[in-house]
Amino acid sequence: MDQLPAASLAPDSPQGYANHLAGLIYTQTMEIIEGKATNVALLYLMILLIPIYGVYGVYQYRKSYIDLPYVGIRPGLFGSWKAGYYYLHNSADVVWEGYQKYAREGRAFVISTPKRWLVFLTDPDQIAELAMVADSKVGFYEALNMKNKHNRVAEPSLGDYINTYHVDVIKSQLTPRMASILPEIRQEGNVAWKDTLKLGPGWTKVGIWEVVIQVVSRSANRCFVGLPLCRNQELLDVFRAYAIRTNEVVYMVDLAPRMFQPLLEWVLLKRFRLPQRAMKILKPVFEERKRMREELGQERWDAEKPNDSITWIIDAAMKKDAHQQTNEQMSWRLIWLNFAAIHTTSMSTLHILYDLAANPEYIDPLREEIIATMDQHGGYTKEALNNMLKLDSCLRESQRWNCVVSIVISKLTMSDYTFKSGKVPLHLPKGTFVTAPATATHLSEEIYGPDAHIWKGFRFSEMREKMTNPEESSKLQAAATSKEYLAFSHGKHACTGRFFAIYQLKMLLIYCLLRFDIRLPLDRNGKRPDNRYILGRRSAEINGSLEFRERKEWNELKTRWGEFDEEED
Ligand code: HEM
Repeated sequence: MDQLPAASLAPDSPQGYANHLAGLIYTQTMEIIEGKATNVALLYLMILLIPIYGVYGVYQYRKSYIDLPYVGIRPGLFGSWKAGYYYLHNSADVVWEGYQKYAREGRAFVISTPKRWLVFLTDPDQIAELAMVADSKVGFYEALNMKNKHNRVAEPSLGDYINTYHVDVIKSQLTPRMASILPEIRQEGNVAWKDTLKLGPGWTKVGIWEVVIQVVSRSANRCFVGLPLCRNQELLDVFRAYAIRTNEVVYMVDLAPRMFQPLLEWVLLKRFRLPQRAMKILKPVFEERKRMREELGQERWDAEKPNDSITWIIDAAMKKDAHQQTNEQMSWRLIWLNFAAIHTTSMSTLHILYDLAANPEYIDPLREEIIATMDQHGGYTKEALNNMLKLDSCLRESQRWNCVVSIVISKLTMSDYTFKSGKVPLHLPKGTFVTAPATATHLSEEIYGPDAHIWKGFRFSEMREKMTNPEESSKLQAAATSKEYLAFSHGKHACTGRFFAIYQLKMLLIYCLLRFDIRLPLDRNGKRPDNRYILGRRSAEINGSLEFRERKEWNELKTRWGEFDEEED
């Protein structure tokens, strides 16, 4: 085998050592390629490569350091690793510490996470600017792909600006059709509650997460894939497993050295072939729908097409290139809608149920509002749901307290970027990760007043009831985002499904509150389960329980508006 000439240099100078090392690596690599490597040679190569990789990693990490006040462990010898490890276990505390120190002056601060420095903005004007700035300057999908590897663990076109048409499908098709979609989501939710929650006489203790995720997946998928597929348990399980596993895996993989990432992705995610299993179920449905589209012709198709995401995705894909029109590509959009919609809405449902069970004094006023508003509007119309200010307020308060995504608008500077707004000038070099601390902002006393740390279900409805300007009042709706209310993020990449999510949450809660009494198990002493922190991310306790009891009043209520359609069509 040819030797690198440099390897024969005596290692008596830094350059000599570098050449010597390069020669050794070359020799060992060639032996592996030529199949001559022994286990010892492989071990030797690993021993050589790992420290080099480590030193290179630390060099890269240090090079990207940003000159801003930092919070958490000080960078020193191994500081970045220690700090990163600390962040994994204490992310909420570290971010809160930084926010408390620097938010008053409106200064940004920086935290060391295992893989990169993260700049946190505290000035709401700078947060608004970040939310609105062009992606060509501070990129959204670039950050997502680098951190969460969506383009790699899923499908590359889910992480670009050209083919993410499913995002637009929600904005341009789903949201405008909300009034016609609501009855179906409501019906599916009600049937799913009935099918999933099996109660004995008196109070029954229920592992609530499983119930919630089932009710949310079924009712959302009534709109995404329609009947009967929204009750296909295998499909729902695959959608759910894919979302949960992908969410966990991308965080784990991000912690690993880059060269091991593809292997880890395969071991932890890809080998389960979850998308392929969903595609197998979805393929005949797409085929059938495309055939129907062709047979009907444009005019009849427009008049008669089923009102669900399968139709909207086909219509959108037909304006794209041939690759986007394949069943696989279109199935990816449904997998991704489930990814965005199910876990988030289920978490929010879990939080509000825990919040109401821990604050039971809110339940009767909510029931009174629901009944009075439905009496006034003749049932669960879109207008009735819009007019339930107390229910809306509890949802907004629950998300203020426990937003599902605790840091939002995570972006990456594509070139040096100087903020135009803010009390303190801020310049970020190219390649900086910058984000907004949603949870910390929501707990700010400067913004939400001295009771920011108290769960006040009617905080927003009390404010809205005093307002005379409907436009001002609508800014405090649960689905409205602002630079100070970030549960659905804000700006260009705010959640496009938030209107759908809030209507869905309201309908699930209405059924639950009118039909059941709920309470925390007595041994919780009125305290809701604490949140969990996994790899720096926050989640409601999914192993928690609630107790449910059938209400006597249900017998009268279920026929009062003639539409608690619990039975299948
Ligand atoms: C309560 C439930 C939900 C919460 C809390 C939530 C929260 C969020 C947040 C925080 C983001 C921005 C992510 C970021 O900044 O990195 C987001 C984006 C998104 N959400 Fe939601 N979401 C919810 C429900 C839904 C539903 C039901 C859908 C679909 C119908 C949906 C579709 C999306 C999409 C497509 C995006 C990406 C927007 C883009 O790429 O520009 N979400 N969501």
